[in-house]
Order: sequence, then C-alpha cells, then structure tokens
Amino acid sequence: MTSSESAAQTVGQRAADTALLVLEDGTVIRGRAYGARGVTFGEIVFSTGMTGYQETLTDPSYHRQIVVMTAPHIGNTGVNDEDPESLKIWVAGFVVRDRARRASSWRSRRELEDELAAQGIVSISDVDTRALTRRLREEGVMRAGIFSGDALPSLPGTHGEAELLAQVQASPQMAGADLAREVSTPEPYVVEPAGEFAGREPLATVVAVDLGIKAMTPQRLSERGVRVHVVPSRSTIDDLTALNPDGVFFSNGPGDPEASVHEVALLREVLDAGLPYFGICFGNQILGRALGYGTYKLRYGHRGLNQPVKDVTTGKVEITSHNHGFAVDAPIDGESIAPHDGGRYGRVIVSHIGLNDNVVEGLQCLDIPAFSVQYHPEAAAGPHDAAYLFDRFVDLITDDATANTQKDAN
Ligand SMILES: NC(=O)CC[C@H](N)C(=O)O
Repeated sequence: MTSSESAAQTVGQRAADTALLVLEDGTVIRGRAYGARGVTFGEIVFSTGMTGYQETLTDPSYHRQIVVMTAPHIGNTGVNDEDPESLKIWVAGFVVRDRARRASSWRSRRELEDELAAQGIVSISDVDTRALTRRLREEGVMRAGIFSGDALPSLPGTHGEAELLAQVQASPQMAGADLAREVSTPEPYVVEPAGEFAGREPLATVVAVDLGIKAMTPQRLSERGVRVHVVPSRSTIDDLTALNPDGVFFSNGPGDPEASVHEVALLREVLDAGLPYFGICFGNQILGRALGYGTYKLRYGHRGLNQPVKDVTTGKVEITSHNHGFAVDAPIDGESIAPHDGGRYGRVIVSHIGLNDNVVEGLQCLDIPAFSVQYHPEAAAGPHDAAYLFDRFVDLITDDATANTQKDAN
C-alpha cells in the first residue's frame, strides 16, 4: 500500500465513523459513531449518575429517550449479566464523552460498545457532554436524532444538516405519549419470596402492575417475604382481584402520565376496592392523577443518583435515585383534600419534597391506605437511603391497614 493509499483509507475510515447529533433547536454536534450505525430519534435527556450505566440503559422508563451521561468516561466496567434492570436496552440512543477503550471488571462479560451494537442502539461518543447538558438545562429537554453510517446526509454542510433537522422536527413528542403498554410484560409472571424467606409461605401477596418495571423492584419485595405477581399494564380490576392480593403496586414507566387513562381508571378501582397501594415514579404520577391532581412536564427533569429529598413525615433527608421528566402538581404545604369526585379519597399530604427545586416527590393519603414516591427506593443504581419505603408497604399490607395509615400520618 502506498502512503497516499493509506492516507485515503484513514480519511475514509474517519468519515465513515462520523456521527451527528441534531437537536430540535437546530444545534448540530459532530462526534464519533458509537454502538450501532444508522438513525434514531428520541427526547434527549441527561443523567448525572456517576455509576450505573447498565441499569440506566436497561430501565424501560427511558423508552424513546436519548440519554446523555454527564459522567465523562463510560464503559469502563463493560457489561455484566447481573446489573440489567430488564431483558434489553431500552434507551433510544446513548451520548457519551469518552468511550472506554477496554472494559476492566471481574464481572464484565462483554464490551459496552459491542452490546450497544448487538442491540441496535445508535449512539455517539466524543461529544462535549458538559456543554450539551448546560444547553438542555437552560433550554429544556427536546427532541433529537443521532445519525451515522448510511443515515448521514447525502449533501455536505448545512444543506445536509437541514435535511436531518427536518426529520428531528417531524419525530414524535414525549408530551402526550402513552408508552407503558409498549414496554409492559405481555404475560403475567410470579416472583417468589427470596433470601431468608426462600421456600417459605409468603408473608403477603402483591400484584405489581408493570408499566415498565425495573427487575429490582419485585426483588426488594420478595426479599421481604412477599410473593409478587407482575401483571401487564392493560390488566383489569378483575385480573388483579382474582389474584387475591394484600396490596397493589404500580411501577415506574415511560411516557406522559396524562396519557395513561387506562392506568388512572384502574388505580381508582383499586382504591375503591380498599386495597392498600404503593407506587414508584410513574406509579406516583398515576396516584396523583387518580386523586385528581394534575401532572406537568419539568423543564429538564431529575435523572441521577444523588438527589436530596426530604421525608416531611420524619424530617429526614435522603439521598435518592431519580429518573423523571414529569411531576405531580399538588400543594406542598400541609394537607389538601384530593380533588377527584368531590374529595372522595379524603386528605392527602405531599410526604416527600425534592430539595433542589421543591418538586413533589411523594404522596401519602391520610384516609385510605395509599402512598407513593416519585423517586427510586429500589436503588438500581443508587443509594439505599429510601429502602424503608418497602418496609412501610410490607407493614401496611401485613398489619391492620387503617391503623398503619394513621401511624404513618403522625
Ligand atoms: N421512571 C419513571 O417512572 C418516569 C415516569 C415518567 N415517564 C416521567 O418521565 O416522569
């Protein structure tokens, strides 16, 4: 090979390796193709978690979102078989600063880049993720597209970019998206008591409605002696009561809670049946809506592992794991009467408040056995400060429900 041939090849390889990240506001960022080549669209959001990229990638709540990691070096510990939160990667695309050149961990089975490619996740590296995050923080999250390989524009320069921007601007919005059904399990399954409770009679039975459930959630209940029936999001109240549950749980999940008409109606039937209820994240927003409060879209949301939250019932501050772009609109000072149907569900307090921005992070009903949090006590990834919430739920479904609601309220 002559030196000019090898130079041409290097240039060709470099060109073939280009990826473009195009934001809805017209920003175009050039980086290197990472993972699969092609095109993807989604709402671009940032996560500040310094660890846990595998849990992030496999969290079904990220369905239709392109995730930017603010941690600058991604892939260092490769991909293992223990940390996934579901059976596949759900993010629509992945944006990183530096990709690890080689994974190093005793648990690693594969390189992250190979995994992204194998699962068809179009991604981009060598992006100034600090500048990008600042832009999203100021302007708010927006639609974006990642383009590489054959999806790069046929025309050079700004003409080509305009073509890509038009595609981004034609892609679906997150506001109004009803997505739980796209990620929910098609069939019910059971998670039996585990750990010290393995093989024993369950202390209680919970039906968990899967709106995009993370694997760690039923596990946190099963390790407390609970049998968990995980059921599809489209289940009816009869499907739930047929399992004779002591309590009902609604999981985290993707999309806009305002579009979750079926889930809100189902939860009202659960509350009307007097079944104790616990919800996480999407499950908090569904409770908020079932009680008659509104939900709204945050400018850039909360995604990361070190968000301070105050439990107003104990005064304690917890450091918690978050992933939400919407929030419940309920009064944060003192009790209010749940607005739905003339106050039929009684009094409610906002039990948890985000200390960065006073966003509602938890709801506690005072007259019915129902509570929920907007953040992630299952902590995968993240700190375990909020694990007590699973104990509260198990107490609620194993003791006298009314006594417990009163106890939590005091
Ligand atoms: N993790 C979740 O359950 C997210 C809930 C909802 N999709 C939001 O973005 O706010």
